[in-house]
Amino acid sequence: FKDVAQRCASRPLEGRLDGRSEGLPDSREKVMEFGFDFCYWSVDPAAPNYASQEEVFQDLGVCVLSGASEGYNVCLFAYGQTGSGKTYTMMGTPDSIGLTPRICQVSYWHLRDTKANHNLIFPLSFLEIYNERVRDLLRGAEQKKPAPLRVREHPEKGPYVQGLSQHVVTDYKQAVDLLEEGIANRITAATHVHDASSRSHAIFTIQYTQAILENNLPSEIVSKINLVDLAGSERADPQYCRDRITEGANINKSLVTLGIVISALAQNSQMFSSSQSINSVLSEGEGSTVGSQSSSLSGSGRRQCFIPYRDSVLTWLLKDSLGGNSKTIMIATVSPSSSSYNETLSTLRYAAHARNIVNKPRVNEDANVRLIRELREEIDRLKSMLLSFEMVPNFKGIVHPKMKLLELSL
Ligand SMILES: Nc1ncnc2c1ncn2[C@@H]1O[C@H](COP(=O)(O)OP(=O)(O)OP(=O)(O)O)[C@@H](O)[C@H]1O
Repeated sequence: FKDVAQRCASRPLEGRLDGRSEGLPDSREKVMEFGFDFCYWSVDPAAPNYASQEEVFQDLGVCVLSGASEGYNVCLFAYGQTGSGKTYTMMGTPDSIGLTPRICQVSYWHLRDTKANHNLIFPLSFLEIYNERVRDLLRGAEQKKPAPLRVREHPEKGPYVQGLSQHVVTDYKQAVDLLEEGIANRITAATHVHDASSRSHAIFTIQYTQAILENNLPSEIVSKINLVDLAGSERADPQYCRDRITEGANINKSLVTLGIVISALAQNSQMFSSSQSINSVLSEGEGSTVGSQSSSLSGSGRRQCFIPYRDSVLTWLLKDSLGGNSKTIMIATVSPSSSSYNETLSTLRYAAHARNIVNKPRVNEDANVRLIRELREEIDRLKSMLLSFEMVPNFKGIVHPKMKLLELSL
C-alpha cells in the first residue's frame, strides 16, 4: 500500500496473559527488524511515550478523512492476534472512543459546517463476515435470523453486498447509535485469552458523497471509507466446542487467504517496480528501440502472480482496498507478552509484506464529468496542433489533409 502504517498498539496485560509472561526474558535473542510509518505504545497510561486514542486519530484518522474529501477511496484495517487491541483501536470504549467514532465525529462536523450548501451526505452501512457469510449488522429487530447476504461484482464499482442496508443520518449522535447497534449485534465469544473476542470480521463503510459543480455541471464524488476490524489471528484450541472450532477454521481460512493475497500483491508490486527500473536503465542507455525490448523482457520474464481474491469473502469484498483503487492503512496490533512471541512475529511479517504493496488510487470522478473534461482536453490539444501547423512557413497556403481534418473536427 502507499500509505501503510503499523500500530504496535500494545495494551495493558490481562491477568491471564500476565500470569504466563511472568516477566521472563525471552530466550530468542535474534534481533528482527521491521519497518513502519508510525509506532505506538499504549501499555501504561502513565508512561511518557503512551499513545492515546486522540494521537492515533491525529495520525491515521485525519489521513483517512483528507483522502476521502479529496475523492479517494480509503481503507483502514486492524490486524493482530486475539486480545491485542484491534476492536479497542477501531471502536474504543465509551471512555476512550476509537478511530471509527472519531472519523464519524469529524465527518459530521464537516456536514454541519457545510450544511447551508447541502453538498455532503454520508450513507453508512455495517456488516460482519461470520463463517464466510455476510450479515447486515444494522437490520434491527425486524429480522430475527437474517438470511446471509450475497456478494456480487459490478464491472466498474467492483464487489458489493446485495441488499445491504444503507443509513443516511444527519448527525454524529445518530451515527454513533448505529455504530453501537452494530457492535452489539456482532458475534463475540470467550476464548482462552479474551472473554469477549470478536468472532467475525466487521466492515463499517461510510460513503463519503460530495455534490460539486464542475464545468458548470452538477456532479458527485463518492469516496468509500472502509473501516475494518478483523477477527483475531490465533490458532484454534482443540479443546474448544465444535462451534468455536468451525469459527476458528473460517477465521483462519480468511486470514490465510488475506495473507496470500497480500504476499501476491506485494510480489507483483515489486516485480512492477523492478521492471520499471530495468526499462529506465535500458532506455537511458540505448535510445528509443529499447522500450519495446524491455517491455517484452518484463512481459516474457516472470509472470504476474494470480491474486485469489475470491477464495474468501473478506478478500473479495476488500479487493479494491487491497490491490486497486484505494489508499489503504494497515494497523498491526501486538501484545507485549513474551508468550505471544510467535503471534507477534507473524503479525509483523504480515505487515511487512503489506508495506510492499503499491496501490493505484484515483479520484472517483463522475463518469459524465470525466468525459466532458477529457473531451475539452482533446479539443485544446487539437487546437494547439492546428496552431503549430499554421506557424510552420511551408504550410502557409497549403491545405494539409490533416489540417483539413482538424478544422472539420473542431
Ligand atoms: N490500548 C489499550 N488500553 C486499554 N485497554 C485496552 C487497550 N487495548 C485493548 N484494551 C482492552 O483489552 C481487551 C481486549 O482488546 P480488544 O477487544 O480490542 O482485542 P481484539 O484484538 O479486538 O481481540 P479479538 O480479536 O479477540 O476480538 C478489551 O477489554 C480492551 O478494552
